[in-house]
Amino acid sequence: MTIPTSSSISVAQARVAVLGAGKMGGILLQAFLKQNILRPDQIVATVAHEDRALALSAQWGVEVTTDNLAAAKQANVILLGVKPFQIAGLMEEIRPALDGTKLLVSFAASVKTAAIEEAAGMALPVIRTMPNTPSMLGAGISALCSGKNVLPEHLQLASALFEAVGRTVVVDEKHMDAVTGLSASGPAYIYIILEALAEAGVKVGLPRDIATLLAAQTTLGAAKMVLDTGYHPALLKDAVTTPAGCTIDGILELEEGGLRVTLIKAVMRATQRARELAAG
Ligand SMILES: NC(=O)C1=CN([C@@H]2O[C@H](COP(=O)(O)OP(=O)(O)OC[C@H]3O[C@@H](n4cnc5c(N)ncnc54)[C@H](O)[C@@H]3O)[C@@H](O)[C@H]2O)C=CC1
Ligand SMILES: O=C(O)[C@@H]1CCC=N1
Repeated sequence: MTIPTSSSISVAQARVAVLGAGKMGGILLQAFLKQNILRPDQIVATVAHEDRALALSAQWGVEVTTDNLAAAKQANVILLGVKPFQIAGLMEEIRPALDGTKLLVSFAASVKTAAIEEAAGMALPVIRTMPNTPSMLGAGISALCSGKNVLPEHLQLASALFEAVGRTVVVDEKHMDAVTGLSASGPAYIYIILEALAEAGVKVGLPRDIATLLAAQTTLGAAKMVLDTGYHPALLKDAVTTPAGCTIDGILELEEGGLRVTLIKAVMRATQRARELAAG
């Protein structure tokens, strides 16, 4: 079967292999299907174990295998979704399927486009992305950056896939580890904040389900205010904070507790770790 090369295809003609369809790959794959960006016959996925492949194939309604090489052979867009330290081994496995026309899109943290190009042993387009788990609901954000052989058409194709699961930003590759520490790890920080706010609600007497709803919808609403109004968060905070009111007392506690410094340090630490991950 001849398959169109990645620089000449539209999303409708893409044959996508998701190699390493774990938590993030599975979320992307299911979101591509749910958002009708890809049909089931356009997707093949791989996982490490045969029994899991069978179960996921039945669950997702797409071909799932443990054979990375066979999956890569039938695809013109290959998503690399294994753990960062496994990328080199995966590239070794699929190298015979690569011919310089296939588009590689890695969403592994830490691994540079140059490392993937080198492992491929040929000039081929490599795009690095960093999505996050809210992609499951079409509410993700993915940053994309291009390797040296990427044409505008390749970036357009990859952007179209990731726009289907949320917003996208194109960044210089030097920012990818910072993106990882902020928006890819970020949902975990927000869940902790949400959980803590809900606990706080319980402490001041609210039923847990109501406290969780209040915390989650408040987080969603505040984020939407920042995104939709374009106002600086400080301005929006000031509008909540009545002089001598109650909010300023809450803010005093947050500042004393060092919330800002803690969050800054969290992103710094995660970014630092993202710089190291590819080494294993
Ligand atoms: N979980 C997240 O929120 C995000 C994860 N990532 C990146 O996604 C990648 C995967 O992370 P997770 O999905 O969290 O981990 P995971 O462990 O859920 O997924 C890894 C998948 O790779 C499969 N796998 C392992 N060896 C394989 C092999 N040789 N051939 C085929 N499949 C193989 C496993 O079966 C598993 O399904 C990582 O590189 C991570 O940096 C990127 C952004 C966000
Ligand atoms: O924790 C991790 O390493 C992955 C990458 C960013 C989010 N999860």
